[in-house]
Amino acid sequence: MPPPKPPTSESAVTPVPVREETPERPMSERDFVARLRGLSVKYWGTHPFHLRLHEGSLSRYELRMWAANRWYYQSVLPMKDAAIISNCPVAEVRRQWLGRISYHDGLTEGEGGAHRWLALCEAVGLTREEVLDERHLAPGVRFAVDAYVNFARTKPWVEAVASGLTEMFSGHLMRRRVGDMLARYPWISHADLAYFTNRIDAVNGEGRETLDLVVKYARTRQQQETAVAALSFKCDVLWSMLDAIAGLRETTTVGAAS
Ligand SMILES: O=C(O)c1cc(C(=O)O)c2c(n1)C(=O)C(=O)c1cc(C(=O)O)[nH]c1-2
Repeated sequence: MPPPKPPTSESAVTPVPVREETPERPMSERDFVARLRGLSVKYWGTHPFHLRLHEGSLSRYELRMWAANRWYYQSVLPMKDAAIISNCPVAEVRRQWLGRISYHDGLTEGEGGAHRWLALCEAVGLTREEVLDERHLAPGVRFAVDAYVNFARTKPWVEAVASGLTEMFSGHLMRRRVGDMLARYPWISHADLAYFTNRIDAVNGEGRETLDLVVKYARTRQQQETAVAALSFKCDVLWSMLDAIAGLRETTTVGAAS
């Protein structure tokens, strides 16, 4: 038998063929929805500041800061939703999404979700002026909320829609909030909480609609994974807002009365 041939220079440099990566199969609808719902553990319902809000241990100052800072979130939602619409080529989705803008802005001045949030701010002792001039706004809240709007402006529309899926978790929390706030802060009336009482059914409906859209349009495994990541990002946005609000101290806030 002849001795084995020494390797030629050609065979020495021929790369080992790389096996083509096969894309991971999409999750079943059931598994995908379970992954999304599983993120409820990161939702701000269990943030220590919310737990204190619900157990009735926030001072009037803390309640005012919560309302004034959340105003910033409420006030940018229509811009976030308009960004989603501007990035979406599907007429059916744009039509469906449009109602969110008019819900918050109202169809005329003096109505809509934003107006009801301002009424809540006044009920907890803030003037409209000190809410609108953002003097109480914590830098961390501004960063977190701006990051949310920027996400909607720059990411593919399905991801931006998926980031709004926190609404799936919020109906239940809002319902509890109304009961707990009425029981624990007797100076707050049912009418003062109109933002939440009006929002509960709307948010439950929107949460279901949004989930249907995400399941329909996130088809590949990659799209499903980015949708899960988008919802996780949004949970971080909300959590960071409450971290920043919890860090506010009465002495450091301009214009805070006792
Ligand atoms: O009171 C709450 O706990 C709560 C949570 C969330 C949420 O989870 O993002 C929203 C709202 N409220 C809300 O009122 C609202 O309009 C809303 C819009 C969105 C969104 O991401 O588009 N989230 C929420």
